[in-house]
Amino acid sequence: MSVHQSESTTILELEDVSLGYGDRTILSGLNVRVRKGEVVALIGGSGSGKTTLLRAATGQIAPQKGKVTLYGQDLSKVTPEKMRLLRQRMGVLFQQGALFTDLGVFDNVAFPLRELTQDSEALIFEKVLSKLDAVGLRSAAHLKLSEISGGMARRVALARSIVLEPELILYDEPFAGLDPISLGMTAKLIRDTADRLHCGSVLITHDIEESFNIVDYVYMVGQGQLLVAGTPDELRASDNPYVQQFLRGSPQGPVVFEYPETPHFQQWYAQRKGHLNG
Ligand SMILES: Nc1ncnc2c1ncn2[C@@H]1O[C@H](COP(=O)(O)OP(=O)(O)OP(=O)(O)O)[C@@H](O)[C@H]1O
Repeated sequence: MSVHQSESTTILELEDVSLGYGDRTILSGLNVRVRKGEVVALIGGSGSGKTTLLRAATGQIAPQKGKVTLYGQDLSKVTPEKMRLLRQRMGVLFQQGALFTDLGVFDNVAFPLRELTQDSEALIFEKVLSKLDAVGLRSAAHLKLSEISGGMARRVALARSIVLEPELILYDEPFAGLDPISLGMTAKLIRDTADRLHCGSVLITHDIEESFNIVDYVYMVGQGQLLVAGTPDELRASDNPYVQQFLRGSPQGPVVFEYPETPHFQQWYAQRKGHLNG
């Protein structure tokens, strides 16, 4: 049985989930499953709802419909305290790495260990240097954040998100702003981390080429729904026009570039127009 077929190893599951903000629904009919050791890519156009899906997985937003299950727990039923404990088993790398600017490289990576574990400083020293080594920044441990580049800062953020060796890691565009070498290294690191920790990984990315080399499964969202799901090979072979446009990076096709017009926009527009004319 392949990793993707076995039921018992599920870490994160969304069943017939609808997500949105207020009365606006962004995505509906979502069925997503992430298993131990599996690296899953979540792809889709700008504003299609990928980050929103990550927010639902971390319990930051509740689904409008359907069920989100994390480590076997229905998130609609967990208390805030329990949610806090579940989040500790999860590593998140957000689009803006959100490093603490008043802490240096070493202390940024050490932060989760000092906050959430009883580890001794000697053990923290070993763990932090080993994670910095994994991202190629062992010898940058002593630097201040003002002394490193944007791409290096992203690698520090990556080291910090894996320092607790979590069971699920969510990466929001981990390749953004990286040069081709760091990009290849980061992709390899994501794959190696999943293999070594046997954790589930979800990767939001626009980088089809790099991600298809390392992921086991791909979910593509667009037009308010899950458009396709399959292995990278299955997606490459798909004749779905949306998929093909995305894979070719073509500006022509069904993937919409324009933000959709909503009643809120129309209201705002009419008011502004009214002011200007009145
Ligand atoms: N806090 C919020 N309140 C209201 N609407 C939001 C909020 N966050 C996101 N949205 C809307 O939800 C939609 C999906 O946004 P989301 O950030 O999930 O997209 P995305 O696929 O991650 O986009 P990108 O690839 O550009 O980062 C967008 O139309 C956005 O305007």
